[in-house]
Order: sequence, then C-alpha cells, then structure tokens
Amino acid sequence: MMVVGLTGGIGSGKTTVAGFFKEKNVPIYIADDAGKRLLETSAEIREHVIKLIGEKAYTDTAPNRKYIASVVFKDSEKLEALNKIIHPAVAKDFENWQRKQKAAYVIYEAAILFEAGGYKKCDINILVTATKEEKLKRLQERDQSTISEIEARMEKQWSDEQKRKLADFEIENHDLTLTRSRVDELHEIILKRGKN
Ligand SMILES: CC(C)(COP(=O)(O)OP(=O)(O)OC[C@H]1O[C@@H](n2cnc3c(N)ncnc32)[C@H](O)[C@@H]1O)[C@@H](O)C(=O)NCCC(=O)NCCS
Ligand SMILES: Nc1ncnc2c1ncn2[C@@H]1O[C@H](COP(=O)(O)OP(=O)(O)OP(=O)(O)O)[C@@H](O)[C@H]1O
Repeated sequence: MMVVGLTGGIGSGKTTVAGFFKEKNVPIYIADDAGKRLLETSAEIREHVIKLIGEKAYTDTAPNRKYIASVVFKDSEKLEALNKIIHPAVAKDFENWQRKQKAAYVIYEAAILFEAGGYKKCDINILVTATKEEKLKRLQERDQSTISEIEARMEKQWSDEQKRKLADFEIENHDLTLTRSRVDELHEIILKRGKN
C-alpha cells in the first residue's frame, strides 16, 4: 500500500485538500490530530512536556495548548525538543493505523512533513500552497488569530521554495473548484503509479 504525504504551510489548505481525498474514500491520517490526542492521553509525553516547558503546560490532566504554543513558537530549541517528544510517538501511531487500512493508498497529512523528515517514508509527496495574503486572511477568519501569532508559526516552517524541492506534486490552492479538480487528477495519477 502506498503512502502519500500531504503538507503545506499553516493555512495553505492541507486539511481542506485532505477532505477532497476523503470524499474519494482514501483513508486519511492527520498527524496534527494524532499529536493533539497523544499530548492529551500519553502519561509519558505529559511527563516529558512538563519537564521541558514547566507545570503550566498542563492544567490538571489537559494540555494547555495556548501556553505551550506561546513558549515553543518563540524558542526554536524548545520547539525542537517538543517535536522530539511527540513525533516518534506519532510515527508509531501512524504505523499501527496504516496496518489496519485496506486501500490502494493512504494519505499522511502533516504540517511539517518535510521539516520533520516524514516525507522520506512516503512514496509520493504533495505540497499545498497559497499566497501569504490568502493564508493570513483564512487563519484570521478561522481561528481569530493575530497576524503576529500566525507569522510566529510561519517563521518556524520552511518556505514553499524549500518544500518544492522535495515535493512530487503541488496543489496551488486558490480557487476551491480548481483545487478539487486537481485532487481528482492527482488521485488518478497515484492509482496508476500504484498499478505499475
Ligand atoms: C505547540 C502546540 C501544542 C500548539 O497547539 P495548537 O492547537 O495551537 O496548534 P496546532 O497543533 O493545531 O497546529 C496548528 C498549526 O501550527 C503549526 N505547527 C504545529 N506544530 C508545529 C511545529 N512543530 N513546527 C512548525 N509548525 C507547527 C502547523 O501549521 C499546524 O498546522 C502543537 O502545535 C504541538 O504540539 N506542536 C508540536 C508537535 C507537532 O509538531 N505537531 C504537529 C504534527 S505531529
Ligand atoms: N481555496 C480556499 N479558498 C477559501 N478558503 C479556503 C481555501 N482553502 C482553505 N480555506 C479555508 O482556510 C482555512 C484554512 O484551511 P485548512 O484548515 O485546510 O488549512 P491547513 O493548511 O490545514 O491549516 P493548519 O496548518 O492550520 O492546519 C479553513 O477555514 C478553510 O476552510
């Protein structure tokens, strides 16, 4: 079974594109969601995160995501250490999930697919892009984030130029109708590759 990596900068439309593949009954694994779930449920991760970020990282048993974000997105070392805690657990969780899937291919959607090296385990890698203006507008509408909060995250991610060098395909996600037809096209290409 092939693994297709799907990534893109914050607000580029990764989750939206993953939804279009889901409509074609392609199993979708959202790494961000797995990271969130493990942060909430793994006692081992909780212990490591509190050691790294302090007691305020959790209120009772729930992770304080806003607080953790406020620390790590302005401290590259702490972000890297947090990634080292969460990513291996997500990789194991993905392998268990993938074993249960019955499909020609699955999608592994991850915000930092290239930065964290996950693309090396994928047979094909798709990059979703949009203009900075589009991303800022979408995120302000979706999350009511401030521009500085969004830019703090953008600075911790590679540029589209860097990602393009490692991507097999790009989806320029401007008009949703065109994006949907691009997904249809890539779906056929992926199925053909799987047959060869
Ligand atoms: C710091 C955390 C708690 C902030 O949670 P929050 O709910 O505010 O953000 P969320 O997880 O929904 O991420 C929103 C967006 O932020 C960006 N982002 C998240 N993690 C990272 C990271 N490690 N590096 C760069 N950008 C990131 C991505 O564009 C992501 O789509 C969370 O992002 C986190 O645990 N990140 C580190 C682990 C990780 O890399 N998770 C994502 C893949 S497993
Ligand atoms: N082509 C588009 N036109 C208009 N709005 C869009 C388009 N694509 C996505 N959106 C909207 O922009 C917001 C961000 O899209 P989405 O959540 O898919 O991005 P993402 O890359 O997964 O973001 P994150 O990195 O935060 O997870 C959502 O509210 C989504 O509905």
